Amino acid sequence: MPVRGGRWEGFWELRARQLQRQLQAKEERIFELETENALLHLKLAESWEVTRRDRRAETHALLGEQMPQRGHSLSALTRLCRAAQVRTPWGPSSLAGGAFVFSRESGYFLGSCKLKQEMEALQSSSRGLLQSYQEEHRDCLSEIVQAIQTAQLHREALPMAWPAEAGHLEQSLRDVTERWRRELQERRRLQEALAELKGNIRVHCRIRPLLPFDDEAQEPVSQNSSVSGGVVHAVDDETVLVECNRPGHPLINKTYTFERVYGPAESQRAVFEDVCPLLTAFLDGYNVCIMAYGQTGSGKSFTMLGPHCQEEPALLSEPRGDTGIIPRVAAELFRLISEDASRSPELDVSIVEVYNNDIFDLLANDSCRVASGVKRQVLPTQQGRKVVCGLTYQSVRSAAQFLTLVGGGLQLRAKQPTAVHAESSRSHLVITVTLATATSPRGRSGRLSSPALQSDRSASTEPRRPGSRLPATGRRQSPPVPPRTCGHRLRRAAPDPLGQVHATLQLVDLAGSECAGGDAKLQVIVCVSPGQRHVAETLQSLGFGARARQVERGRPAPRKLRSAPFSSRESDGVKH
Ligand SMILES: Nc1ncnc2c1ncn2[C@@H]1O[C@H](COP(=O)(O)OP(=O)(O)OP(=O)(O)O)[C@@H](O)[C@H]1O
Repeated sequence: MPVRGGRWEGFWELRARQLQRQLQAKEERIFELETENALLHLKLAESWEVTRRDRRAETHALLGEQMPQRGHSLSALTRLCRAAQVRTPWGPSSLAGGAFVFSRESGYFLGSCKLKQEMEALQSSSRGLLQSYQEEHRDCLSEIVQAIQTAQLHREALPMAWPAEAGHLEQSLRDVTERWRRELQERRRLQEALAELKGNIRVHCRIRPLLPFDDEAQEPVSQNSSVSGGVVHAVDDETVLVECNRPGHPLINKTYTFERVYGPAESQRAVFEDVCPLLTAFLDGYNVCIMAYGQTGSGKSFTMLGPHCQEEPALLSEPRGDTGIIPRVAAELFRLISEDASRSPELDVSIVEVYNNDIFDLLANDSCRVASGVKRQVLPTQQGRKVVCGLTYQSVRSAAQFLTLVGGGLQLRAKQPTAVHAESSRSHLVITVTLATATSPRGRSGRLSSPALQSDRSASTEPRRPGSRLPATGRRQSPPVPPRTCGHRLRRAAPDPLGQVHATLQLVDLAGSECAGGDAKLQVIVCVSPGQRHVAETLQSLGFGARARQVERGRPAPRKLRSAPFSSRESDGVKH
């Protein structure tokens, strides 16, 4: 058995192909047996018909042979009877005595002895005929009965053999399918392990369903608009096919492979289930980034947040069918935390919008203490990194709190109808959750904002970015822990280096390259539209995803709590 990465892949692909061939052979065998069964039924019906016809012909022939003899016997008998009725001059007693009889036809007197012999001969001949007729009839009947019995046996034997064979085939089909499924799982696990070792970016691809607006700008291909435009297909759960052979369009036939491909019918839940393990990694201290990438209208916001409502995406702390990744992450994070009391981490949230190359802090209040999306500066640090200065962090203790913050931030996010859809978000949204394990109540109280924070708040009087919505007044009132800002975090008293971890989780909608530079576990969900109209952008997005998969960044490491207060905040900021 192969022992290393590349050979594993080849081996499992070969094995999967073998199993598929076996599966096909079994299916062909079932088909052959069914055909054979149908032919046997036909033959049976034919032989019935032939037997019936033969027997009828034989009987007719027999009767035809016997008729003249019977006629002959009857006329002889008639003659005899008439002769017997003739009265002799010596009276009837002479007949009774058996001496002579007079034959009217012949006009002669016949000797009684001869007549008796003739009669006996006739009687015995007719008895013989009757007997042979009966025997023939009996033989014929028994042959017919035998033929019927044989046919019945055939009929009974066939269905008895067929279900047994079909059952056997079904069982082996089930076995093969199960083996194939297990091997597929194993292959995926090995691929995951390989990606983990190499530090590859995991790239998933999601093809959204065709929607009414997909056909708006399309030339009419068919009357039925719901099936007119699909050129992007999920071949299986790892392969995307872009296939276009329409007249007037360039010929395209390209496949792309990703860690996971979601077809148009796949649910939000299925997408989230593949994200879920990253949350455990985050709580274990790994930096994690989950981002949606793709052209406008391809389903990034739907994937990350859920469907658009009147004002904002539905952000419910109890996930529903269409709920996107971010609300599900909120619910799952706090569920995991509640399951393990020993962890009791502290979570802070920042929400940043990148719009026209400007950065807006969507949790900051302006000078009137109204949340309005305050512009922030990006500054280089001594270590050569860039951080967003003055960014607001809000402590959260429940999914509901988290989602209230996200909902508020989304209200400030720039939106503008595009040629594709009316609810297009025109900016990058980066939600960062920072995790630090709690040490003690004293440790926690030590995290309250410093006097420097106040000066930082005064820095939030910068202008709102153009295009933002009206401020949502009363959006946040006296948060449980006052917001903290980068560069002003208090040093913790003697953190326990064994138990404490410090990590960030970034959830990014409409991402560019903001998050692909660090040692995080990265999951990119490439969203694509299935329509012909978007095929150029789709190819571009799939190409981006394929290239991202090739990036090897080394194995990500869990983060230990750092003692230097400023450097720890650096990793929390949005990098450019
Ligand atoms: N998987 C899906 N199932 C059903 N509807 C979807 C799906 N993906 C996207 N949509 C719908 O398609 C439309 C566009 O999706 P969405 O707003 O998520 O696109 P986007 O990529 O975020 O666009 P933009 O970049 O312009 O904001 C929305 O009406 C959304 O509800």
